[in-house]
Amino acid sequence: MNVKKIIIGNDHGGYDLKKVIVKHLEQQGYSVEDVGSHSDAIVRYPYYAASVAHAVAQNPEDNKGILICSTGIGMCIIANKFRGIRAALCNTSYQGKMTSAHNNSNILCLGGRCIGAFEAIDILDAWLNTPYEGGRHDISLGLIGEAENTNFSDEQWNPDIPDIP
Ligand SMILES: O=C(CO)[C@H](O)[C@H](O)COP(=O)(O)O
Repeated sequence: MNVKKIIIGNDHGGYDLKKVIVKHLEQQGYSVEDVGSHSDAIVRYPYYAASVAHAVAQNPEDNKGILICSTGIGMCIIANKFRGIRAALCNTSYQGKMTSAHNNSNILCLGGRCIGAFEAIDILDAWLNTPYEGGRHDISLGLIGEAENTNFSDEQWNPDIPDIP
């Protein structure tokens, strides 16, 4: 287990699945930080995605992230706007395995209204238990880094999550 902490965030569409995922991670011995949301009340997913992405980007050696909304798509869009983040939306355990092996993804995005709890756990376990292969994939990750350097400013958006959406 190389990852020291898993930071997890969700909106109302991901709240139920988040509870299942947190329980599973804790049973596996992972240290989990839950940035919310903490109920199924309607919230705006970009705040939670930004909070997790910022924390993972600050310490990518030790931290990984999980983001869950209804589809996983909006969370993934926001997370990938942070320098150093490689967020992957996965709907199959094959994708979970391959995005670790080839993309060295550091945030897993899941759709709480797209997949069931058992599928989600299979995807999560495949993602966490598959090592990055390196080799030829380092070339692609280098190119992703070049795209970030070309297109991103050094200012990173890290909004505080408001009490009211
Ligand atoms: O999946 C999502 C973003 O990609 C959100 O969970 C979804 O947009 C929320 O929609 P609603 O407010 O209708 O529940």
